Amino acid sequence: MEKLRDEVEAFYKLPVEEKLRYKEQPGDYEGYGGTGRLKGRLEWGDRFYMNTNPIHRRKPHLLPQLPSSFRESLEVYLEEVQKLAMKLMVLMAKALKTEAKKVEEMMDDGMQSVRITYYPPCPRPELVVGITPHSDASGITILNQVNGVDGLKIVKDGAWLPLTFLPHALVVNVGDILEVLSNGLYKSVEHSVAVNSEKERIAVGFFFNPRFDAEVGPATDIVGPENPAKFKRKGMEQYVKDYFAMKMEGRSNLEHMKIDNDGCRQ
Ligand SMILES: O=C(O)CCC(=O)C(=O)O
Ligand SMILES: [Fe+2]
Repeated sequence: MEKLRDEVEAFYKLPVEEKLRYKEQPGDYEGYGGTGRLKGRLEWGDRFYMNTNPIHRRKPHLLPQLPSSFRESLEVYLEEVQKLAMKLMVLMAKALKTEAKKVEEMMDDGMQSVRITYYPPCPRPELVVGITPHSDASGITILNQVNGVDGLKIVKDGAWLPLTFLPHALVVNVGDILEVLSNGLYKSVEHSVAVNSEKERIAVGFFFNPRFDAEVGPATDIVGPENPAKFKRKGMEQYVKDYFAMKMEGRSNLEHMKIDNDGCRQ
């Protein structure tokens, strides 16, 4: 984890021309991107988002072209964190009393991605956000606050709650897909990041998702007359496409999966 921190720090210190080799291309959502603007508040951070699995979906100009020591430490990290994510998903499936094997199959060699974000210090932090409030579209997300600077905040009981990470701890967020899978039992968490006026912050988020040929929907063995499905079913490929066509905003991205309250299924 220390190696990854050093590599990420070194990457963000590279001259901008170097980083622009990985620039987000128009119409693509992967690559190195700057700040966006939403509802008038500037997002204060440099981000690098890319798909890391399945391997054949890696964009040739992104991960394979990273400086080799960065790429190597990232690959080692990804290898470990995906094992951890699978263990956690299986435990969650058991807790949900759904067939753990099915969940394991659904997540095996699934879509995995990372977002590496560098939040520089901001002299007027109250005027900006680190990242627009959102929930992750993922099954689960494993967040690593690599340089130990806090900033993550979540919505709990309707109010924003700043989090303090224990040193070297990873934070696991429930994403929208786990909410859907659990038919609403686990809620995906709305979160955002506050930036610091003095310290830079670096975070690596790992998003663990089903396979592209899997179906996203409530686990079939937990829904029934007693527990009617609250969400639609959609192929993972379509789910991802629909997600990236939307703007990031709170938990609204989950709306497209909801079944209307009148009980009509689409
Ligand atoms: O910087 C963080 O801790 C969170 C970033 C985040 O929410 C994301 O990349 O989806
Ligand atoms: Fe997030």
